[in-house]
Amino acid sequence: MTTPASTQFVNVGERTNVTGSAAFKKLIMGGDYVKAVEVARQQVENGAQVIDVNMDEGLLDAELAMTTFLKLIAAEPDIARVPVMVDSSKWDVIEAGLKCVSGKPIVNSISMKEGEEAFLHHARKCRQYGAAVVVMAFDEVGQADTKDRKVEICERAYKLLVADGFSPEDIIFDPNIFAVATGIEDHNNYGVDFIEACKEIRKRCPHAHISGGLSNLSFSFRGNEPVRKAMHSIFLYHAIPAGMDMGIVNAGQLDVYDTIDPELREACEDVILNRPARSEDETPTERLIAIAERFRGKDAVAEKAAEEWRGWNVVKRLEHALVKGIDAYVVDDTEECRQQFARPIEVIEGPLMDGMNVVGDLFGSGKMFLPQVVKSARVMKKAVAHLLPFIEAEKEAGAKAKGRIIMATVKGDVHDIGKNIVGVVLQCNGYEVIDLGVMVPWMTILQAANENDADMIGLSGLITPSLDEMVTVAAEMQRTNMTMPLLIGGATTSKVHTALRIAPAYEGPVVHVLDASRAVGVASTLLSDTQRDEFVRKTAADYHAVRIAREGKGQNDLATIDEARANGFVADFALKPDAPKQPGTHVFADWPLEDLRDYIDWTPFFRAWELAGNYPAILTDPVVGESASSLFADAQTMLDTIIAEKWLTAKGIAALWPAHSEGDDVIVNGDTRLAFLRQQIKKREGRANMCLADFVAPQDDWMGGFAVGIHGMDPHIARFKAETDDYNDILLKALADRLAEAFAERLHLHVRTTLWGYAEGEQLTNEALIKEQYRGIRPAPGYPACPDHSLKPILFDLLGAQEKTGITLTESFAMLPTAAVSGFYFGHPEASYFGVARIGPDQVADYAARRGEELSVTERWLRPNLD
Ligand SMILES: C[S@@+](CC[C@H](N)C(=O)[O-])C[C@H]1O[C@@H](n2cnc3c(N)ncnc32)[C@H](O)[C@@H]1O
Repeated sequence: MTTPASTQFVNVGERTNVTGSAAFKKLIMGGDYVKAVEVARQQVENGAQVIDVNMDEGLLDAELAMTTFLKLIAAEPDIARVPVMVDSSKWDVIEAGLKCVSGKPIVNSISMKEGEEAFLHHARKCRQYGAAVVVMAFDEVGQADTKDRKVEICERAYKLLVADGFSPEDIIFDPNIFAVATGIEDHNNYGVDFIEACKEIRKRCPHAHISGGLSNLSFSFRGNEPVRKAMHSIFLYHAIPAGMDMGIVNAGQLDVYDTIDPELREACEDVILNRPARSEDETPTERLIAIAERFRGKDAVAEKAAEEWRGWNVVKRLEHALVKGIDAYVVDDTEECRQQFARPIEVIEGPLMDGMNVVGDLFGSGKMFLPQVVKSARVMKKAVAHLLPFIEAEKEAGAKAKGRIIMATVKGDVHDIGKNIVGVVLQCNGYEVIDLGVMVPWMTILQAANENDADMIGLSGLITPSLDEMVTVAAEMQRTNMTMPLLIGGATTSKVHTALRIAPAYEGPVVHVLDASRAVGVASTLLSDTQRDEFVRKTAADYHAVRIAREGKGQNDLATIDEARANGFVADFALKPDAPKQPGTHVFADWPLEDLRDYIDWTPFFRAWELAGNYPAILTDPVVGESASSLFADAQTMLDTIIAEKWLTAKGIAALWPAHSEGDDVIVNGDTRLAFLRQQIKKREGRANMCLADFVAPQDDWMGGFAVGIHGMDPHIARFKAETDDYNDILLKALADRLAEAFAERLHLHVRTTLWGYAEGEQLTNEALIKEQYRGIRPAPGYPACPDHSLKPILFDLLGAQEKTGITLTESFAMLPTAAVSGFYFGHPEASYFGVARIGPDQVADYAARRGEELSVTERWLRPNLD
């Protein structure tokens, strides 16, 4: 046998799946069922013998979409001749789908992940509909990765099903195909594990079938279709004789084994079969990666699309690759260019810089957006990496940068998405960026600036304590008589804070940079002989005006703390929720990521990339739609892999404690005092001066706390860094942040409906959750209602968060891992989010006493509320 097509192998078409195909999803989201049916028809025409239909999309009524689509395809004789695989992670959707399928349906999938009882219950339902079932190799412990686990789980499921009367021919196992050649040693045997498991499952489970989704296998080579195609074909060549007889694979996308280039074939086979290295200095994965680039362009479709620009001269080709972010040929083109120029440095200073200037201009004029710029930077870095050894060999000095900028996230802070984006944008525009990373003490920043003869320093931070740390850096720059400009950026920074607190600490130029798109303008002006002085003078005058305006405001709009308390919020405690159904602490060691995916709020994801607009409308926005859609598609692909390969682990903890209020404090668990702050700004008649303690009754009440974190990012970030792949680095961090927020949302839902249980029948769409239409709140320390970050250690102690979820705090109370959320639960129906805003010295002294803290310490943490 040389080709899978000549066997009994059954191809399952995968294009009618909203989670796998962005095009199909767009049609369904847009209600264009006519075109969606055409996708199914094409699948069948292209040789699919079963079609998989999946409508699992958070913003879609999946049941309705599933039944609508299935009814439509049932009416098309040339589609209806192939069986349908009803695919969903939600049982209701599967059941609704089963009711609409006329021929023999297949259910994708059931598993023992929630134990045997639920498994058998679902299997029996499937049997009632005469459906065959895909059984995932997944049990109470998790997804099977090794051969032994795959075999053990499948055999156990088989025995249960057959004993229950299920016919073995109707059982299709999916023993999980995972990605190989990821660079992680533990993954090297995944291909072998699957193939060997097939043999054993066939022996132990007569008449059952074996299936698998192939696209995961070659995930490391995404974007390189020829190599992916070869890997899939070679994998099937080995897995089919071992017993795999079904697969989710694009039938038109398989090669005939014998016709695959022998060198590529051997390299793929070495990786898939985890064979020993052929030479000492290269593992099979490294070898495949090394040769993969050469095969990238050999795909017929890609070649056709490539034809035109590939025919241009090399300088234009480089520009095109930079503008379009295509890295496939950049090394070859850079090399060709190098041979045409007298010195390698000229390639950088000439064609590459010219190309990046085009990128910079397009970005500057709003015709190109950040995600594409970061992709362009990836191409540039690859080209430069190719040239560097030649430059060093000639002992040439590197390209003359426009300027050298030191960048750092300040001590105590761990967030760096924004800083990394700014760094990439500056590099794209010809600046040299020395990035010191996160949690950088002022001394290191000053030293690096002096030793590298930097032109300016850029500081970044996300949490409010970082504002103070920035003031420290400014003061130290002053003390050591530095004169270089200091740039300030990051989510909580502002022009006002920069003017009020940072600029007065340093006599050199201090400039607040609002977002990445302004960074280049500011840097170039500060380095321009002609524009610098004027700009510095104007900025200083501007900040001076801000200070004057503030002084005029004075303190007179504040009530005293006693007045504020007298005007506190009076909650109706007759409405307070009952005692929790499950009080105490609940630990979630590994919340399934596929469940969290449905709870993601995508709008902030686009904001992180400086794309303005709300999801999902942003995907079709006339200006940024194309950029947003492409970014979104990349995010979905990465999320698929994160989930399939278990890159990340969601660990969380929630607890519900007896509590009562004592003035502005809440006493939790009998002995822990949580001190909260009260609004002091004078209110209009009828508006209360709010404090979170107002939502807890003076006796017999409850409150809660939680912390969630997304662990496991570091090795992947390290890999992206090693590949100078800022795009995927930023993408992964942004996705981990999304998952952390989704987890906080999901856990809050679980608390409301189950653990506390005061909102048992709650039915809110994800949109409604995002709009906070639920009952009760989960304010987070460091946010407006409880701006004091230093409540976090008390919360963490109450929860046992560090021991049980591995989340730690820095000296500024930033959480590690960076993708983490923590907060309090208030269940009272009148509880709402508010902002404490500016407070007076009387409350600060009172609060310090309640906290048992030195006034100076309290003042430091509350600084943002004092200015
Ligand atoms: C930061 S957003 C996160 C949710 C958003 N859907 C997302 O995915 O990014 C909203 C959360 O911030 C916190 N928050 C918002 N406003 C707040 C306030 N005024 N006081 C305290 N916490 C607040 C709450 O924990 C709230 O659930």
